[in-house]
Amino acid sequence: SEVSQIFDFWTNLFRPVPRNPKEGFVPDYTPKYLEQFDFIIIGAGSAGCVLANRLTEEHDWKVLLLEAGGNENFFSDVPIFAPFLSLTPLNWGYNSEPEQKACRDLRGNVCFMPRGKVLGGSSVLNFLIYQRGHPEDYNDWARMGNEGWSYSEILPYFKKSENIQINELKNSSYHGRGGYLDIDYASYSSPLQTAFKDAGEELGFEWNDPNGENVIGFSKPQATIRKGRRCSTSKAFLEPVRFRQNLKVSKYSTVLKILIDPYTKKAYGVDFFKGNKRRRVIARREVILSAGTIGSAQILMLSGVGPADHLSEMGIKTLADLPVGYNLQDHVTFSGNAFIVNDSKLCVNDLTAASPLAAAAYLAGRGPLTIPGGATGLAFARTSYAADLSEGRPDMELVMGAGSLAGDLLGILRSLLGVTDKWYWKVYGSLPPEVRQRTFSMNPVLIRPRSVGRLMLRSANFSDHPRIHPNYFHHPDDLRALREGVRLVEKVISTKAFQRFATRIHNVPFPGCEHYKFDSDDYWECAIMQTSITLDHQVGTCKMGPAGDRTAVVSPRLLVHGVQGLRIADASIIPRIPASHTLAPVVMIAEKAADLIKKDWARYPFY
Ligand SMILES: Cc1cc2nc3c(=O)[nH]c(=O)nc-3n(C[C@H](O)[C@H](O)[C@H](O)COP(=O)(O)OP(=O)(O)OC[C@H]3O[C@@H](n4cnc5c(N)ncnc54)[C@H](O)[C@@H]3O)c2cc1C
Repeated sequence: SEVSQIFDFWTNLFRPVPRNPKEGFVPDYTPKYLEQFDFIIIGAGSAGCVLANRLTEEHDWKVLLLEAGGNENFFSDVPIFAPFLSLTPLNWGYNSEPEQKACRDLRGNVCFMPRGKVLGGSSVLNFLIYQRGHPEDYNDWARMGNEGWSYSEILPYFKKSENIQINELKNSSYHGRGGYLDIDYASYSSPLQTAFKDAGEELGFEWNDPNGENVIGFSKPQATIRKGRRCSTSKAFLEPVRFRQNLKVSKYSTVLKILIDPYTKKAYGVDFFKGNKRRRVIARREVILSAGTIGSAQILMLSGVGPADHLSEMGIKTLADLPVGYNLQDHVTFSGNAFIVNDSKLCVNDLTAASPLAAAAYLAGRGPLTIPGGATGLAFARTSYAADLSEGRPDMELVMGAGSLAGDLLGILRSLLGVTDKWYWKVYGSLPPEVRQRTFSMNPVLIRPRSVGRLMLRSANFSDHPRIHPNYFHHPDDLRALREGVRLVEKVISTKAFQRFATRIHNVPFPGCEHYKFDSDDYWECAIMQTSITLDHQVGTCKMGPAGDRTAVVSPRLLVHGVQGLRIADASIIPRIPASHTLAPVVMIAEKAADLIKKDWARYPFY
């Protein structure tokens, strides 16, 4: 713990003096052996920070929040640096098992799966995009038997968490004011944004608020940004309440297992590791698992809750036989292409981002460094594979990046994506560095995937990362739909709006796909399988479903089936991935979870 205190000191020093009095350094607390709490929350990530705030609104509830990581820092605050963070110890560093149809040309033939190991969790590593999905995504959840989760029932929770800063949306009935989470546009608008808007209109799409009435359309990304800096859930929900007497936060605390009584099947405590010591704490009311899609499934299985056959294979005694780890879903994107324009001022690549001018503008909350993860435009559309979805529901997203992989002179994007240097030089090496600086990207994202994966333990030892099989493109329609996404990008690029800048695709074929004719359907399918990467939206390993649903792990009240005193609230409970980025849904889930917990315990004030 001495080391962690020194680390705390340094990270605090490098953070600018908070301009908002609600922000500030979260003190670390080390619980005593067998210390009792009403609630123990595992994981101070996107969901965990929301829960810690909402549960400690009840003054007589004593809450412990356990987090394996430490603090955010100066760099994690800078929106455009998001890709760089996955290369730091703020990332758990998970990899998939080698995939058959994806990530073929990446390092070791595996897909990187970054996850936040820090207060705020993946909301600190993510690309800041705030997107909720289509109302029917949630009505689907309700139709699967999840009472209370239809769109009209969850919209109030999206709004409750939100503090919308975008003027034209402040009076929208879809947005909330006065919540903890600031949502804003980056104050910087890339000149390409106008072309993107015009291109959308040329193709018959409206420029809209995709979190409002219609999802389909073109838009500027809404983002978790506060005055040009990242607004993680830690900054939004945890820091303002860090001095509440009934909240204790234990950092650098890695949970090993949840203690469950084998006879009563009641969760009563947690074992964790901190400062080289194994420690134990006791929960009087509930243990709440918010360790994310990978962490929650792993901890649950290590605690004896999971598929009996798999647990016995790992030498773990089964306390509840549940399908933990199945139903893994994710969004995959094709990010290898680069588009060349005739003016470098249109794009933001390494050299622009690293300039002193950009740094100076950032300190005033402005400039290109405030672009969320480099994304400057979003579009939601339908491919011919969306025929089974009702009108207005998209199955394809386009994310326009202010820069591209070609412009990655420093190698940061390459490292994030896992693209090898050999691949990079073969594809982009023929372009002079000056041309590489005037490139941008437009990546199609498969937002209604049909393929489903599975997460399994590697061993009964917590420090062994789980085996993750995302199974991207296992369903053949997924590959075809993403190929249509590439065609949609081509249409956007061919509009007058983009042709004003003589926009053209860089047409050196990807290694391994040279034998196909460039731009043929076969070529794109090959290229997609070579360099497709995850958008890091993994969900679903502890699926929510009613009693009697044999594929479900938690009930619609988020209680683990067959176990008492154990709830899960994070991305892992999502039964079907929404057609959107996943942070906003996770914050909504945590807001609703806190209300469910308050309602359930209102009947037992003295437990
Ligand atoms: C690189 C990246 C880019 C992304 N971009 C976007 C985006 O632009 N927009 C968007 O909406 N979504 C994005 N996402 C996805 C989104 O951020 C996640 O879906 C969401 O944050 C998940 O929230 P969670 O609470 O389920 O898990 P997390 O936020 O990951 O929280 C889990 C927490 O539990 C802790 N934990 C895990 N295991 C243990 C243990 N054993 N002991 C103690 N603590 C533990 C972790 O350290 C972490 O803090 C991105 C994600 C990544 C990684």
